[in-house]
Amino acid sequence: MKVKVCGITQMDQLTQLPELGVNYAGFIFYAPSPRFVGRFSLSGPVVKKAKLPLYKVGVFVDATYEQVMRRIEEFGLDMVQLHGHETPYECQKIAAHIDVIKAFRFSENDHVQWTIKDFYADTDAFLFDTGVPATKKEREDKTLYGGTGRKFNWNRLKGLEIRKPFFLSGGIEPTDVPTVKEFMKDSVANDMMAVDINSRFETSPGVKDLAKVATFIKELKGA
Ligand SMILES: O=C(O)c1ccccc1NCC(=O)[C@H](O)[C@H](O)COP(=O)(O)O
Repeated sequence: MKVKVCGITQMDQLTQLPELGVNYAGFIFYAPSPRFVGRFSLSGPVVKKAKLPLYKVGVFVDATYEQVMRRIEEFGLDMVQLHGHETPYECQKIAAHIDVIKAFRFSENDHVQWTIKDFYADTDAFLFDTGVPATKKEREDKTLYGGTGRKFNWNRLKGLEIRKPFFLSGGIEPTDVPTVKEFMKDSVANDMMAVDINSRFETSPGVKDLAKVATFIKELKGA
């Protein structure tokens, strides 16, 4: 099982990720997020130049094609994660240049397969995250698009045939290894390519607790 650490903002932490067994590093290009790279001194050209054995994933929320392309070039991104209300057509335009992960944020009553069905042709992977809750105030809170630390009910994925590689995400925390391993026994996990961790492994937004990340990966990848 591979691991993605999302919300990286520190160059020294980025360079340590491969030796911890991290396969994907996520960079948030969404200004309202407390993990927005623009709030930190992370330099695109320095990230681009660093030859690291991991995939650099740019995370966007309803960004324009031009904004995404600019960040791909600036940071030398390997993949793009579209985390907003992007349409299949918008995914397709970007997927002509780079691998696209379409993120879906599930609330309790959303129908998983109905939600994802139109995105198969124009994306390379899916990411299943926790949805914005139903109250109007919470829906309007732009910081709730991702990195919320909230879990959705993964059991709703069990038994489904996704038929596309997916990332399992949403509030995964250091003590979740047994739950993730249990989930991996289900047939749906045949398509699971990685576990995505973020806010539950931080000392402050954008700053990861690498000791917690290391322990989680050791336990997850261990027998
Ligand atoms: O992390 C953010 O601040 C963020 C903001 C806006 C859109 C997406 C964002 N994160 C994307 C991720 O892939 C997160 O890892 C995912 O939402 C899970 O985060 P968490 O619930 O903290 O584990």
